[in-house]
Amino acid sequence: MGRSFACAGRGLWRALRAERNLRIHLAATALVFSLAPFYPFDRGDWALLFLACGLVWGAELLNTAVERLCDRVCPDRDRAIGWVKDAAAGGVLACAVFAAGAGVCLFADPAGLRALGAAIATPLGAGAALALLAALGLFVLCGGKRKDDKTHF
Ligand SMILES: Nc1ncnc2c1ncn2[C@@H]1O[C@H](COP(=O)(O)OP(=O)(O)OP(=O)(O)O)[C@@H](O)[C@H]1O
Repeated sequence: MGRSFACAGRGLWRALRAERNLRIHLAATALVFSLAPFYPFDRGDWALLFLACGLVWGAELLNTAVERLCDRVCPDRDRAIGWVKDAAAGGVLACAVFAAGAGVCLFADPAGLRALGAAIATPLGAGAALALLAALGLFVLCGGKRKDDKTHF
């Protein structure tokens, strides 16, 4: 059991280091959960947030695995491989679009928008928002493995 978790954690870590798209999803998740406390969400809303983020994460990780497997078994251009990769990428897109739809429904709440606006209007709030955005941007752009890192394929 512990070993399975260790393998899964290692896979997650390697994928995060290798795939910028996954780091974008992590940054978006961090942003969503930083904004959420300003909204009057009930338990169902929180559950929806967790589900939507988990759905996109799961789809992106499976897409990454499919891409790596395809590249391993067939390094050359191949019609069938292209089809498989396109379908996997389409799966991520579908999950992301529907998760974004859920996000718009949740975050368009006027009371939450007012609370968020009031927080950002203070110097401390504006500074914290800018610092968060800068940290997430840095993580997405610079959090990947170096080109010469050969610890995984
Ligand atoms: N071996 C191949 N044979 C045919 N088409 C391919 C092949 N490799 C990639 N493609 C085409 O290029 C697209 C992008 O594939 P690639 O493996 O570069 O993914 P990617 O751009 O790294 O995707 P992501 O941004 O999700 O990581 C595929 O969806 C597919 O249409």
